[in-house]
Amino acid sequence: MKLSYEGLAEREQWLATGTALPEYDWKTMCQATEEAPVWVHFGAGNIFRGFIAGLSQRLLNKGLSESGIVAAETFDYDIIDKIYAPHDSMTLMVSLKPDGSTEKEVIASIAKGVKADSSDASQWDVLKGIFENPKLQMASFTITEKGYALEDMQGNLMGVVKADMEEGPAKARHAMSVVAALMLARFQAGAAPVALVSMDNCSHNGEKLRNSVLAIAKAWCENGHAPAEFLGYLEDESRASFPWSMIDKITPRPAEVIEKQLEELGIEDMAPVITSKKTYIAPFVNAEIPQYLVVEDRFPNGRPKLEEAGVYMTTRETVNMTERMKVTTCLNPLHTALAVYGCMLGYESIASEMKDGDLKALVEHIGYDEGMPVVTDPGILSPMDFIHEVVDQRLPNPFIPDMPQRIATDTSQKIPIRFGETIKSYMADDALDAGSLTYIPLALAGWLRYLLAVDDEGKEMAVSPDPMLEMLQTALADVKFGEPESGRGKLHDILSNPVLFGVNLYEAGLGDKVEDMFCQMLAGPGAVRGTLRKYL
Ligand SMILES: NC(=O)c1ccc[n+]([C@@H]2O[C@H](COP(=O)([O-])OP(=O)(O)OC[C@H]3O[C@@H](n4cnc5c(N)ncnc54)[C@H](O)[C@@H]3O)[C@@H](O)[C@H]2O)c1
Ligand SMILES: O=P(O)(O)OC[C@@H](O)[C@@H](O)[C@H](O)[C@H](O)CO
Repeated sequence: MKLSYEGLAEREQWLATGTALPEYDWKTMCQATEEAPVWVHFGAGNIFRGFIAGLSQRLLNKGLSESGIVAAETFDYDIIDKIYAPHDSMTLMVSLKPDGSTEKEVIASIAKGVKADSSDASQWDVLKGIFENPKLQMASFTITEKGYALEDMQGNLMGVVKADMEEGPAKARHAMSVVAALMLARFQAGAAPVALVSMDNCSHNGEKLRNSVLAIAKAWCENGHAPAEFLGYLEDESRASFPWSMIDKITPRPAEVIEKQLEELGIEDMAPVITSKKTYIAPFVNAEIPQYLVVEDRFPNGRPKLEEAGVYMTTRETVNMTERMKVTTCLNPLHTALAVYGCMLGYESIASEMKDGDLKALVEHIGYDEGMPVVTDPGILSPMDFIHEVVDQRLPNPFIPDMPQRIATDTSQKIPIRFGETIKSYMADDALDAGSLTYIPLALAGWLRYLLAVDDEGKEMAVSPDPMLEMLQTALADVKFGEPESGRGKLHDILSNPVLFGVNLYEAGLGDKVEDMFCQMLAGPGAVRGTLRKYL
């Protein structure tokens, strides 16, 4: 059995494997999408294929939409060539239940995958045509936190961004310039309204997307690449809206054990690839069953009936509260703490880390004791129920093949959101004392110790990719494992940098505490574990 339009003709065989199939014809859907391209998604990776495309499939199955989604990739073209093209953009979704069984479904709601490459007219013209089409209602995004960043750690514009600003839309390379260029095409073709919806784990993700697109557009207006009215179009929320959202579904990298299960069922060519840009991707996606998507209902050109697919459509305020609940308290900070300590303590599975009493206690203290006091109940989801589900069911699920090494990717981009927001809330509240925090600083010190690329036994350890890795490792170059005093006085520039932590940690009363914890973790083999135990 092959995962493709022709392959699905072997319907009985597919059904015999327990796989649910789309209840519509893929080619008919592709035709409808060509005529009415309602939805484009940027970032053709795993969460999109396993969650967002699944929402579109629900609407297609129920007859609530006729068009599917066009996937656009600005960064890693291998995804399109190696995963989308051979499988007619279809995904085999494997949902992992806590009892070890799986649910399987072929998701066929993606009409095509396109490279958002301004230097390749055959691909660019397709996307441009879609943005020029007044029927386009929404473009959504899962391009990782770093996809939105225009500046480096010193707050300077990145080289590619500077070049894009100078050279204009015809040569757009950075994801934000690509979006600005396509929006300029839409503006010039009649300025129809549209919603641009970030679905990444960033605080105020809609605002982040808006600010970055506007910064590019402003530079183009100033440099004569776009008329001044273009800025007015982007700034008018009744024409170009940037709804905020909260998304949640633990979607690990594709696991070998799942590949084997699928091949044993006779499903061919399921092997994962690691692309040259380090995307871990396969024709299948494996993920947990729980999923939450909360979206600000601000769509000036209409939208698919997302609420019929289980999406919470609500106000910006409610999105903000659910996002703070998940990303700054109940899930993602716990994930990052497990990521850095898990790597140093030799773990390759989040579920096994949750069996380690010290690590379980660490995340419980971070979530329940330090995060919860500054969380507001959003009303639509209870923070206490949510964190219980995360700590007691989702993270310990042994059948979710999630690895600390995946979560440790790009940690520098996540720290200000996952921990900095809570520290800021303590600083803003006269009744609370940020300096009294213990477990959040322990997570921050653990991250800095992790950056040394030496595990708790003193052995060399691989560190996951991070855009700031080189700069941070250079700053820590004189710190030596086995020499706790070598850490003294080396962290000041790092700990005082609000780009890294959201705040100056010395102003929060936490700089010296983090330095102390970090130095203790340098003492020698077992010092990371020992420091954890000392504070827990
Ligand atoms: N995987 C999850 O559990 C999960 C859950 C909720 C939210 N998310 C959000 O979705 C994002 C993507 O997760 P994923 O599982 O799809 O990861 P993935 O590695 O499968 O895909 C990442 C996607 O982002 C693109 N990308 C990476 N760096 C980029 C850059 N600098 N500019 C533009 N595009 C870039 C890649 O090309 C790819 O399309 C996460 O960073 C997070 O914000 C993920
Ligand atoms: O996807 P990232 O890289 O922003 O973060 C890694 C994980 O914490 C994240 O993917 C979670 O699995 C997800 O946020 C759960 O909804």
